[in-house]
Amino acid sequence: MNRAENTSIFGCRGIDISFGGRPILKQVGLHVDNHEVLGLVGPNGAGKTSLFEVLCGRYTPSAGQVWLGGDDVTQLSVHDRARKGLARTYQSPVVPSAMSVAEVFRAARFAHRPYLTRFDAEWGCHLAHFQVRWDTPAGALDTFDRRKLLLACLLMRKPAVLLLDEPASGLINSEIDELDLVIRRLVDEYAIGAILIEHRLELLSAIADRTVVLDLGEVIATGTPREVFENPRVLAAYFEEPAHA
Ligand SMILES: Nc1ncnc2c1ncn2[C@@H]1O[C@H](COP(=O)(O)OP(=O)(O)OP(=O)(O)O)[C@@H](O)[C@H]1O
Repeated sequence: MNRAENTSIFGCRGIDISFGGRPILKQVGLHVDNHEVLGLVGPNGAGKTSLFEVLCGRYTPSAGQVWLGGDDVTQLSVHDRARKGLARTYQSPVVPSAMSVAEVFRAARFAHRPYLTRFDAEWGCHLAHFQVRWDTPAGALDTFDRRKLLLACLLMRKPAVLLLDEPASGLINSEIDELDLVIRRLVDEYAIGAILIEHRLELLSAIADRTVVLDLGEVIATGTPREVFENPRVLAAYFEEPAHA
């Protein structure tokens, strides 16, 4: 473990994964600290979501390690990683449409051991800025409130690390600004580490402390958003046609 890995709360190193013999991630490593937002960017098909699947335990890498809070969690299931403080959101905010908000919170509370209280759910709402009446059908919520509801369900578990897969997708600018505030506050005040996938470089400068750029399954740059956006390799990955096109 190098020094940065040693002090970080969560990360991975040397991750390889292939599908149908095709390498999708090649020796990928990253880490995030408490109080830090790490942006994970890259063009379509770069491997960002596949990396999240490895980090949360849904995909098993053929090589490499994932650690959380100093422990090697590479062999742990999704549930065991969640129990140790890893929380993940998905690109599409899918909610159980037939349930009311109150029923969603109830299900989320009783899915946790020990059971969470109504106070925990209210705390999650507070942190996620979710201000909708609890008798509202979840299916009637707009995209932003769906995202906030799902985030509130995660936050009531008091996670140590958040993996957010394109949280700004489908939101208008004012909603993205509010979401950035929510994430920033969680990271600054509650010592959470967050890794956030976003393929729009410009959105990351507002929120990310540090950025990792993936292209064709490899890390091609790391640094502040400004540093990576000026990196010729990153510009080429985003704006140049592939040589075989
Ligand atoms: N389960 C799978 N089986 C086969 N190929 C897969 C699977 N999941 C992902 N891939 C392939 O892996 C590559 C990386 O996909 P991935 O979704 O991780 O990229 P991404 O950076 O998240 O892309 P996007 O920004 O478009 O969501 C793509 O070529 C994709 O087709």
